Amino acid sequence: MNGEKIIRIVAAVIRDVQGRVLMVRKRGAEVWQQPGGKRDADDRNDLHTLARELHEELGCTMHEEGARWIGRFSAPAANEPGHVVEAEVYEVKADGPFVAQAEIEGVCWVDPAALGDMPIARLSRESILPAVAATHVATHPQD
Ligand SMILES: Nc1nc2c([nH]c(=O)n2[C@H]2C[C@H](O)[C@@H](COP(=O)(O)OP(=O)(O)OP(=O)(O)O)O2)c(=O)[nH]1
Repeated sequence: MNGEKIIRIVAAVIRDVQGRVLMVRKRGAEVWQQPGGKRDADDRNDLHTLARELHEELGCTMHEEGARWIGRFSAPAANEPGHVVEAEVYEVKADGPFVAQAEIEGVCWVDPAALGDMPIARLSRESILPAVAATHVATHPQD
């Protein structure tokens, strides 16, 4: 082992009808990343963590039904040098509006297949968004 500390989080992929993915930027951070965060001792499971974090960060209501586990990914942590982030990632549906609050300063939607040179955390740029870009987008709005 190389002595790096692991930060375990649960992260969300929320897509709009065009397949764009919601990203957030924390106060003081330069890069965009997925909404989500660390588990609390009181959380029942990953989806409970995610629903709590999404409500805190964006004021939205997540639906546990229909959540789809995308995978477990890791990368150097965006905001904590010397740490590795390990994320359980779920695609979920949530009712907006999505409004930046708490420690979140910005919200945007990105096309996972056309990121350009936007500053995006490595976990998202190298793992999560490529995995999402490879998946089919639902064509029925109510899917
Ligand atoms: N939430 C989230 N964190 C990420 C992503 N990519 C990435 O490198 N990280 C890093 C940023 C932080 O260094 C760490 C997660 O900490 P966090 O600050 O989001 O978690 P949290 O809200 O529960 O933390 P805290 O404020 O209670 O300390 O993982 C990502 O896509 N989503």
